[in-house]
Amino acid sequence: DNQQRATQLQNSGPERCPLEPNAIVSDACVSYKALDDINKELAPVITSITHNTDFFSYYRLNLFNRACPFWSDETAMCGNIACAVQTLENEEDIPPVWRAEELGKLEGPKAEHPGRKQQEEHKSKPLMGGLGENVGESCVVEYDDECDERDYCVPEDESATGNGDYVSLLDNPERFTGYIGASAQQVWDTVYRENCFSKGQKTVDVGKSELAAFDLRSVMKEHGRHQAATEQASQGTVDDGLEFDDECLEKRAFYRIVSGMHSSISTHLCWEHLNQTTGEWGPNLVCYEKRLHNFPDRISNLYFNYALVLRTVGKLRNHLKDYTFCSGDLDQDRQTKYMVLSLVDRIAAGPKIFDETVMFQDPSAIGLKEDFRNRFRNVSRLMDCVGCDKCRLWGKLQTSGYGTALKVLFEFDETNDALNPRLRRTELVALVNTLGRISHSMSAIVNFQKMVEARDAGVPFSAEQKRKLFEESAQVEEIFVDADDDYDVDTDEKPHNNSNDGTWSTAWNSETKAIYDAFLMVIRSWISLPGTIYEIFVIELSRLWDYWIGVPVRPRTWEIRPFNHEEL
Ligand SMILES: Cc1cc2nc3c(=O)[nH]c(=O)nc-3n(C[C@H](O)[C@H](O)[C@H](O)COP(=O)(O)OP(=O)(O)OC[C@H]3O[C@@H](n4cnc5c(N)ncnc54)[C@H](O)[C@@H]3O)c2cc1C
Repeated sequence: DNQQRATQLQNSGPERCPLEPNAIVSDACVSYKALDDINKELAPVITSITHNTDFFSYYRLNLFNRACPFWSDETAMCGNIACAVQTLENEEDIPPVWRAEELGKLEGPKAEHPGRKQQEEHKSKPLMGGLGENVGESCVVEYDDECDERDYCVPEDESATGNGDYVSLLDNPERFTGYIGASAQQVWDTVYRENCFSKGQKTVDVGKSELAAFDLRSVMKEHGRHQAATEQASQGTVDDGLEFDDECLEKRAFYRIVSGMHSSISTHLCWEHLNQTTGEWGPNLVCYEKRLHNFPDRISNLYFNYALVLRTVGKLRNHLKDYTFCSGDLDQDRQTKYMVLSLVDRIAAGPKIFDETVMFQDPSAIGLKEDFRNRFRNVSRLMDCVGCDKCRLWGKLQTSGYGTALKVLFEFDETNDALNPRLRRTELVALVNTLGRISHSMSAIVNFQKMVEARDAGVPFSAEQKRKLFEESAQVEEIFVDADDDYDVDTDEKPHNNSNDGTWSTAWNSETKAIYDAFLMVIRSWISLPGTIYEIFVIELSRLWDYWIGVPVRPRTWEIRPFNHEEL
């Protein structure tokens, strides 16, 4: 029975099937090893897209304006930061800057999206400024309420108070925040409740009008039973050692998507964990073993999601060829397009990894698809109940990313792009960043595996080795396209880098540009010097204060170092 199989799986040591490289990921058509190999090749391109382009590193969302639609304000008190903070052990011993409240705060500049009236006024001319730092808004002015019923996640226009803020994803990395306790537990429990498909019973899309009729608290009562059922259902054996109960593929896929997303979040908070003794960020092996290593099904679901999202991005090949990437900087837009097309081309050249055409084929599955979509919308609304800003940001982005993936997989015709619904910028940004999150999680799990193997072999990684691994994983390779390049984005012609063609004029241009950049850099650093000195003074004063009142002194966050070329 399930229980017995689950126990066997838990006890079968390092050979546990999902971590066996050549096993096939169930419900996908590819092995774990093949996905790891694909990820090794694609990860630098994906990271470069998400880290080096304005288009993909700023995200617009309604982070603060929406109330949690599922439980009352009173209950939501348990969903706010203060509640989670209380549950953190020895909170009082931790310097304020390390507390959950601080760790969960958003960083960096934010800018509001122009309202509809402004959008109308400026529809024909590009807007200037207002989008974080150095980000134009020429192409991001879009009508959010032009969503259609094919969407799998919540259209941003549901908010009565505008179209949200722009947030820098680079300034707010997904990592440990200390958000734990009743609030986080309640959100996850409710997410898994949405997986409770039952015959003849449909989930309503909890839109504004239906809210009153849909009382999730009554559903919550069944939570304990469901939790046991979903865990059992995910621990059995098929091709990769995981067998699911007699569920149809669609229902199983729903569970795997949310569980895989949960795994990715857990991986990030374990990989970039705060060592509260040293104040350093880095991998926490105990956290990984407790949340992932001992649950092969969770790792398998992450790989399943990689196959699904990668197939989605590959499916957008024709759509993206005609896509206009506008950040307000033409050179950067060309680079963005080049990188994105290079990614989709590589995916297309790879093996078939996921076959969405086998889903929702049965005539009886028409209702199931609607049910599936409504449940997914409810999961995305649940993200408004997350009581930590940073966690909500990444939770919303990823549910939107998976929602977009499902829309593209099940509503897009790859061969006739004219029939496809328009992909909004926020959808594309969410999709590609979600792929980036999964890809990064897979690389982190490979590294965690190395640590586990070394530890089991009696030669555990030293702190220095862990730090090195962590730093290497944070490096972003820049895939460069020269600004003067006459890359034709419309013909998808591969750009050539002029700085390497060896001509005298190119060398001259490149040297002149380097001198000009260096000059600007010096001037900028002179201008910012008084501010920098003041900042150092405040930091050192705070550290002195910590020392004086007897709490652990917070780490020094500034350094004097020689000039770095990349800063140009
Ligand atoms: C949307 C969202 C985003 C979050 N983002 C962050 C973040 O960025 N940083 C941060 O530090 N914390 C974040 N959190 C909190 C974090 O996910 C955990 O809830 C918290 O660390 C408490 O962990 P836990 O050990 O109690 O188990 P949880 O991770 O809360 O899991 C609850 C239960 O779900 C089951 N479960 C766990 N993982 C899986 C899985 N992969 N598949 C199926 N079932 C599973 C287990 O039964 C577990 O007991 C987020 C929470 C939510 C809801």
